[in-house]
Amino acid sequence: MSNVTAITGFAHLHDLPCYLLSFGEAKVVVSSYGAQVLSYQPKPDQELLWLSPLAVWQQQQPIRGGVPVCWPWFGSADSKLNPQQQSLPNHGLVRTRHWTLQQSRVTADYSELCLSVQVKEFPYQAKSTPTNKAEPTKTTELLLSLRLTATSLSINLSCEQSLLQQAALHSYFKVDNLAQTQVNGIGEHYRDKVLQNRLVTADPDLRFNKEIDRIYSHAAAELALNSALHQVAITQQGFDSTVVWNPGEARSATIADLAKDSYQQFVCVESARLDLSSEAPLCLTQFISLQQS
Ligand SMILES: O=P(O)(O)OC[C@H]1O[C@H](O)[C@H](O)[C@@H](O)[C@@H]1O
Repeated sequence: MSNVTAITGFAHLHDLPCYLLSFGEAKVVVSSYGAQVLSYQPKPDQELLWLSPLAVWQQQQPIRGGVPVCWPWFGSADSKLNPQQQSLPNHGLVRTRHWTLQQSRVTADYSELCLSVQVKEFPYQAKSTPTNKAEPTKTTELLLSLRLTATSLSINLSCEQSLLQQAALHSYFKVDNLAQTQVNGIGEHYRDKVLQNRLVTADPDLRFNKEIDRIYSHAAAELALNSALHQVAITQQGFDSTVVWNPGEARSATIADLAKDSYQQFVCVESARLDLSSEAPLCLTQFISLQQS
């Protein structure tokens, strides 16, 4: 039996083209729109990810929830990536693109699949003109590979091309009671986006009692997300920053695809590469595994 099935629709997104990846009892659903993982259940009825009941798709609207792929920039594009100050979408170009299934396989230890997208229209790549000898804009391939074992999911985003690029795996984790939720071991120093990027030092165990939008540039590779619902281990590779986001009540009310109390049901722990000082190829991974429920 194949370990990958093409399905149409997930949750209330009835017409969304998706793939179901399975390994034993473990299941993952990934949308081909945005290559966005929408659901990860290591066991039946044990959902680790959160999808907004008000999420929509199509018409350049990214899906709110799951694991959005941010690339080749994170947030609003840095001026290095947007030299002409164009109006560009938040979090890059690929959340609203249709990706293609490139390969899948199953072994005794895991199932995996790989989706790809080709991107040409970078706002910051030189185009050749009669006076400018730069190479014509090349097509760049971005790959998202998922490997599902009996106990973990690994999500890998890669681009072999040397290129100025930022990236993030912007995971929305499902939690039960925000007041009892913590991210442990993340580190003490962060830039606070709520306080105009001020550098802040705080308790290494992060709690959620207000709007949180933080960039930890020296985060540990191994984090623990503890909530009343479960304990999840998050391990990161190829990252230089970890972003933690929860909009809190007031900010949440300004976001159309979040219901009134939705902010109480998720926290985002995002493995990111944000440094723009090198053009190294990209290989960014987030491993997710349920420790206890
Ligand atoms: O609304 P989105 O474009 O999906 O962005 C949602 C959030 O993503 C990240 O966590 C950023 O740090 C936040 O500043 C942003 O609000």
